[in-house]
Amino acid sequence: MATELELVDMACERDERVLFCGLSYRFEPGHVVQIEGPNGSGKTTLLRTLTTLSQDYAGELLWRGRPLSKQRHDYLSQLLYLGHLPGVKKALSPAENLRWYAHSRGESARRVGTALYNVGLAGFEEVPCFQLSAGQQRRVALARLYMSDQPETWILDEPFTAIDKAGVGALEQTISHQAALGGTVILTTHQDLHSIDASHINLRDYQPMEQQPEKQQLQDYQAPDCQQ
Ligand SMILES: Nc1ncnc2c1ncn2[C@@H]1O[C@H](COP(=O)(O)OP(=O)(O)OP(=O)(O)O)[C@@H](O)[C@H]1O
Repeated sequence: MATELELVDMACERDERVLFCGLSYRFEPGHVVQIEGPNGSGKTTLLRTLTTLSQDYAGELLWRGRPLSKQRHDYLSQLLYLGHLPGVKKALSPAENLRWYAHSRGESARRVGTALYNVGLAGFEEVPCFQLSAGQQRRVALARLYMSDQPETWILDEPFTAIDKAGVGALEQTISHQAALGGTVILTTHQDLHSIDASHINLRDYQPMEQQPEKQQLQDYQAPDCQQ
């Protein structure tokens, strides 16, 4: 299969501070990639860049071998992005939210019931979302992962937030299933992944040298003279 998404020498800065630079990476179909790094290292910034929500970067972003900016519509039509916030309309019910989501993508709403069942929201389909707990609202957002069985690009920012243990296990399975379908899953999480076979990008490795205290120390380190 061809490389789906590719970063070439990417750099991002915010408030005149370089978050990461020199980042080149090929996201291959069928792979799960976990973006790692300490708080504030730029994980969300990178994910937003991959969704095209942020276009403030240097370097190249390619999709299927061509500049992504020239095929944004096709790219976005197969992209599923879950950001930090649930992105759920609270006045609507879970079923209405999912029907709206399907409609906005020009897709069928026939999987709405199954999707809500899969995230443990059977019985809550028609309850307004403002009456649901934080974890249940997060589950409404996660139900989008069950609306299609096509290979897609999934970009998931902290998808396990507010999800209980059983939900985390089910979500890990869903992510692995999408990879098995030939999709590409790129995610951030501060938790360990238990059952997902993921590759890793650690943004700490792409910080400018002056922001890497331990590397700087290593560079400045003088080996002791051992020839006595
Ligand atoms: N719109 C913005 N304007 C200015 N600075 C921003 C903006 N968005 C992010 N930043 C800054 O960029 C840096 C990286 O933020 P980002 O949210 O990408 O980090 P992160 O690695 O996802 O952090 P966390 O693990 O805490 O979620 C932070 O220092 C943040 O203050």
